[in-house]
Amino acid sequence: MHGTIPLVRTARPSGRPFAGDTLVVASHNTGKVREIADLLAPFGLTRVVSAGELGLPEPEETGASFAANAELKALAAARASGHPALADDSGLEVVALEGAPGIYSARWAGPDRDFGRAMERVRSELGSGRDRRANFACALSLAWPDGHVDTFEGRVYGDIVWPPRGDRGFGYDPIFQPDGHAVTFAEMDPADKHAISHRAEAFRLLVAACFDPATG
Ligand SMILES: O=P(O)(O)OP(=O)(O)OP(=O)(O)OC[C@H]1O[C@@H](n2cnc3c(O)ncnc32)[C@H](O)[C@@H]1O
Ligand SMILES: [Mg+2]
Repeated sequence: MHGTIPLVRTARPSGRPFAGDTLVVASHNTGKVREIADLLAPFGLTRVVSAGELGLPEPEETGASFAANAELKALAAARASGHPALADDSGLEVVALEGAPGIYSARWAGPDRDFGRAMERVRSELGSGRDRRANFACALSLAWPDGHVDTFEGRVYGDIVWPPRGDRGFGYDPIFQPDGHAVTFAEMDPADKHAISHRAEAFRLLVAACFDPATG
């Protein structure tokens, strides 16, 4: 197994490990790609490349759930590249907004990905309402060029705060304060975010199911 990606296919009868050398991270969001690279780092993958680096197109996110969108992004990248591909679909769900922006979290930032504007929209739609509860959700899908795909989900719960605080992280991190913490995700050390985040939880489930314990 040395020098190969320690991935195994969960639903494949043989459970044979993947013997190629490349895993594609099927995302065009640099903040996400950085976090996924951090999470993958301990697993000694030979080559991890992002969909952006490979010049792969960004598929339209036509799914009605995080899982459906993660699957379509992972499958598109696996089929186009010929390598296994890991996609992430994620977002912020605000209780008083009935789960919005949810799967529309990126779209609330507009075509120029202006998260100042997206966070301002969360604030204005919440108004003076007292229920500030929210969670981030993440679906991670690992797809193979032949169309096999496995999906795992994670969530982290907390509150919306205003004004935004911190300049680390990405997206909605400056207005999300996880339960049990006095700082927002954008004020946290990345390692502390990885200890509790929606993405890290989905990743733990992925590792348990899809990584070969002999090499993980
Ligand atoms: O689809 P890809 O190419 O991966 O990139 P994207 O930015 O469009 O990603 P999504 O479609 O999954 O949209 C999710 C949005 O939710 C937000 N989001 C997800 N995870 C987040 C996190 O850990 N911290 C802050 N915001 C997050 C972020 O703004 C993302 O743009
Ligand atoms: Mg997207």
